[in-house]
Amino acid sequence: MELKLYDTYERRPRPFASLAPGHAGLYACGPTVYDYAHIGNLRTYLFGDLLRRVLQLNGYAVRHVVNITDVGHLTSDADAGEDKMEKGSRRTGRSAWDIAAFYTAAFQRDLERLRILPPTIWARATDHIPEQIAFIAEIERAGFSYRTADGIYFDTARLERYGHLARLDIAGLRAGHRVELGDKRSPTDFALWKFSGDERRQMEWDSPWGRGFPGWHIECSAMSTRYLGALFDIHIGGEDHVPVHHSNEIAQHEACHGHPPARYWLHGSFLRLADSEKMSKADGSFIRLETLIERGFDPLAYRYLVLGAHYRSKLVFSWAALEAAQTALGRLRLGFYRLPAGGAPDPAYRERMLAELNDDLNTPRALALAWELLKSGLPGAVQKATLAWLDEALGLGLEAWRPETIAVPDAVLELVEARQRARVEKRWADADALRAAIEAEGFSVRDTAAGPVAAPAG
Ligand SMILES: Nc1ncnc2c1ncn2[C@@H]1O[C@H](COP(=O)(O)OP(=O)(O)OP(=O)(O)O)[C@@H](O)[C@H]1O
Ligand SMILES: [Zn+2]
Repeated sequence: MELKLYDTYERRPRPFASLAPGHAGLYACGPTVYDYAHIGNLRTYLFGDLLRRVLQLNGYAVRHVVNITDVGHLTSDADAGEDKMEKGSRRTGRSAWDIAAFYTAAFQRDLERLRILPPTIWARATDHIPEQIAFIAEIERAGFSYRTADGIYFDTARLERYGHLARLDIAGLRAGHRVELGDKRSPTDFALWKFSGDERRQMEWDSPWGRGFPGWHIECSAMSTRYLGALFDIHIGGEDHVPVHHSNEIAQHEACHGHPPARYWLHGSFLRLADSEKMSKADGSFIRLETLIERGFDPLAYRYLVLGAHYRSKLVFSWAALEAAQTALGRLRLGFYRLPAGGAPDPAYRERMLAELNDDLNTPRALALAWELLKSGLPGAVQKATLAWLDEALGLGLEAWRPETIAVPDAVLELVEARQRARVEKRWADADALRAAIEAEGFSVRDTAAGPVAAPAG
């Protein structure tokens, strides 16, 4: 069955065909590790994980590369402002190297809790400085760069198709540009290498152009080429990468190779908060996965919530929506758990589910089919096997889940029995005292039709 993916470059869904049969190369722009990831960032990595899983379900061996931006991402996309890492260092009082290691580990832990498969290769920008310098030197040799007082810049005017990915209106941008250009020739030109100058930086390197650090876009060009080759299958990221970061990656690549680095470009839509345009690390007020956990949510409830919206449609986060996702996930888990094992997937359902997933990763419709299947009347073992198969794409971990059984200590069970005897014998004062004793042990007792049930209080 044909896999169709919506390609931002061509603005249309296209049948996916890989360069090498049975193999798919996938590059995802990773986080800037100057702070924790917010759940918006995590939506983008859930989208990447879904794409990878669907490729795998279609029989592809996926080589999945994710970079870690630990240098060179400035607070402004216009090459002004300071390095986010140096800023993070000042905020925390720790070195830029320390916070890079700390927030990388925190990010990887978030991915694990969301059951996002680890990439084949993690590529850290600061581990690939020579590759970045070599890439810039190639751009320079091809005649696409110029030098200013503060760095080496890419000359976007040299490329006829600059900004094609974003359908940028270059003439309009140039005419309407009121902001100080500095020494840049055009507002769309961007830094390949920035000089340290008089600034004292924690992260800086020698280069043929002077001591400094790489611009943000060059790392992805250098590392994707190193690990996936000069032309690979799919490049992904959040929708904000279309007009600047990915447009610039493409420009760098075209200067050296005469074509974009990837054959398909996919972009995930942002998660938004009801009352704001976007969720940003930069403004300091954001919701982390940890925030959800502290409020009693299972991280996979967030995964379920994200799967309930198509990756290219807007998703507005609310606590009520997360609550509903947690309830639905709970029902799905329990439904799955109660089904008997030992069956094989139902071919008709499997085909319909794959058709939805292969239709540009339509998870809302695939989830709807999961619920339909549970009411289908098919043998339980067949339902279970079909859901387990689907879950390879959804990644909800249905097979690993077990209902929580909370052990009630014997001493508490004895108090519960004593209270029950007191109630049968209508010794109400004793029963009340025993209830207080149970509560003092940190448990509560509830009287049900099947008898009293003790559970941890709270
Ligand atoms: N609200 C959001 N929803 C979905 N994805 C997002 C959101 N914000 C950022 N992303 C994506 O998260 C990924 C990591 O982004 P990055 O670490 O550079 O942080 P950022 O949140 O964009 O930073 P900042 O808020 O400082 O601009 C990128 O692919 C980006 O497109
Ligand atoms: Zn990138």
